[in-house]
Amino acid sequence: MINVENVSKQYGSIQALENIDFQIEEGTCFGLVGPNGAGKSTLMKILSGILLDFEGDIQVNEWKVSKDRSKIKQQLGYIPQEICLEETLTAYDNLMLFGTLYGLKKKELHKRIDEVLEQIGLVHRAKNKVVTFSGGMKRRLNIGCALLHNPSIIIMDEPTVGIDPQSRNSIFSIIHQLKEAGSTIIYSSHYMEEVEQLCDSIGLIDKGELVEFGRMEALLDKYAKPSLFISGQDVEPEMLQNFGKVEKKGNGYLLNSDEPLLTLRDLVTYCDEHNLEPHRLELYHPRLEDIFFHLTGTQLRNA
Ligand SMILES: Nc1ncnc2c1ncn2[C@@H]1O[C@H](COP(=O)(O)OP(=O)(O)OP(=O)(O)O)[C@@H](O)[C@H]1O
Repeated sequence: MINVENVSKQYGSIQALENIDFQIEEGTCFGLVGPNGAGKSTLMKILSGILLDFEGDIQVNEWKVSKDRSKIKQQLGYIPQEICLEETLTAYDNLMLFGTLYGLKKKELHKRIDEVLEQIGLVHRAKNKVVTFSGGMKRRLNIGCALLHNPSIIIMDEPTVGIDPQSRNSIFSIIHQLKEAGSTIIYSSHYMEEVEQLCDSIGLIDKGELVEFGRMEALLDKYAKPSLFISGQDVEPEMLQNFGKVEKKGNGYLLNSDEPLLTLRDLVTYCDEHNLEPHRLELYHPRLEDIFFHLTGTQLRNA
């Protein structure tokens, strides 16, 4: 169990984090979601023991970050947002370098490097210099470097930023493997779809404050009431107002009603009677993105 207790962080006059409290259960994947500048990296650096100057405390199992940092560090693998590799060395030699820093002995180190290369799908490029790698391959190697000492908690700060879909899928499969092996994963992103797909629980962060946190299904149950989506050339908001609260969404309108199925039936009748032919008329199940907007008024994609 990881317990984040009342964590705040200020950079000069900037309040990067304010009174953050949440818990992460062992063996689960926790997603920290928020727009650029929300405070994700700052929180990830505090969790990983890199940033020490903060208020509050973090407890990992029986240890507190404030007192037992070295014990906690042995359990942690931190994958920073910035790629941190020596480009003039081969993938193998980069792994050697990081493994040595983690204090792995020669025999164990070679064994772990072989296992990690397999895990990140880079066995065939082990002897190539990193400078010849694509962005996605560098990201995978960056992840591999943090896994050598077999950490039970893995912290990933936006590991899929700026990479191609194939490398993204490959990173997802690494995360699935880690989950299956029982690791606890803390994953930050501003891509809601990724977090919905990967994480068991989430924290939504905006302007340094945790606006909501909990298990994914519980949050979707709490906020994600279905509504109706309707679009079409001759669909005007005025004609929808009698059916519920109307909201513009993309090229159509969302219609919030307490009884979406009944409203759907009434709308079909209305369209028939008025010779309207909507392009789309369907039930709409809100996503995490909509919940974030509902709670903060901020659209993540545009943030
Ligand atoms: N070293 C620093 N010195 C001063 N201000 C900082 C520093 N690092 C971060 N900040 C500020 O703290 C706030 C939170 O930044 P942080 O990098 O934690 O956000 P983030 O959610 O990770 O953003 P991004 O998704 O862009 O990486 C921002 O206002 C940022 O400008």
